[in-house]
Amino acid sequence: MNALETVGLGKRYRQRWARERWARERWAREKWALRDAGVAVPAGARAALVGPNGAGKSTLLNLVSGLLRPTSGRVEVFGRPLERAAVAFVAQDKPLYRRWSVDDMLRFGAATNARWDRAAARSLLDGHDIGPRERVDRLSGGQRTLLALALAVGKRADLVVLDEPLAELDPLARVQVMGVVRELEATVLLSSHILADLAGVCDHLILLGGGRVRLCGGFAELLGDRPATGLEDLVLHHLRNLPEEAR
Ligand SMILES: Nc1ncnc2c1ncn2[C@@H]1O[C@H](COP(=O)(O)OP(=O)(O)OP(=O)(O)O)[C@@H](O)[C@H]1O
Repeated sequence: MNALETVGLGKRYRQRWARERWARERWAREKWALRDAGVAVPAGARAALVGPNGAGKSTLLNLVSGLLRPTSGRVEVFGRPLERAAVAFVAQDKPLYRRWSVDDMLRFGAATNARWDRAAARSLLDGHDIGPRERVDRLSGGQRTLLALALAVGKRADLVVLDEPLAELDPLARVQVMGVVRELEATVLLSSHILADLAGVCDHLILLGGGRVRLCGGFAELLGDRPATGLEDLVLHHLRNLPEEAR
């Protein structure tokens, strides 16, 4: 069964612009950030979402998390129309309350999620020596990512969506975060530009370019008769072959 399936999914943004900041006259133009996207992620997969800057990765992740409304198409999670409670989304800027303690964040998780599992969230944090009284603004970037992941684990979502969880993390923190991602019970979809860190953990690939899905499938299937070719080579090969306007 597929944990995630999108059919003809598209998002068009309306962008306002003016030639000068103080100009009275403003124009609006519309831009398709994602067009006719059909992706399928099997239950239990660790799916890597990759593509050049501006390819539409964050837009796709926001759509499958229910934070953005599609302009066209639909999203299904485990064969049912998308429900926000089924998906845990860890956004790029890890929206945590900086002046709160770790325990305050867990209490917030309990208050806002019907299926909250405090023990699971706490166990992830204990495993990385993140104490309940530590203040969010005193945590390192890696610890903040782990706290955001603990909140996703506590939510007991069936699908965990992570937008660039490795950005700005040092190599050790990246290994820790990917170790947690590997062990998550949920299906995972994560975007990243750091291909080497995805290779050992992910088993599924979605490649976007210019707002279109260019590749989607399991590694084994995509590598076909060239199993020695790694994820990085596969992605780089396809990025080099993207049409000029999609790079
Ligand atoms: N709120 C918005 N309003 C207007 N245009 C937007 C908005 N958000 C994104 N876009 C545009 O949609 C396109 C896709 O953006 P998106 O952030 O999804 O790409 P991305 O692949 O996540 O990029 P990056 O790797 O740089 O984070 C870009 O051209 C961007 O400028």
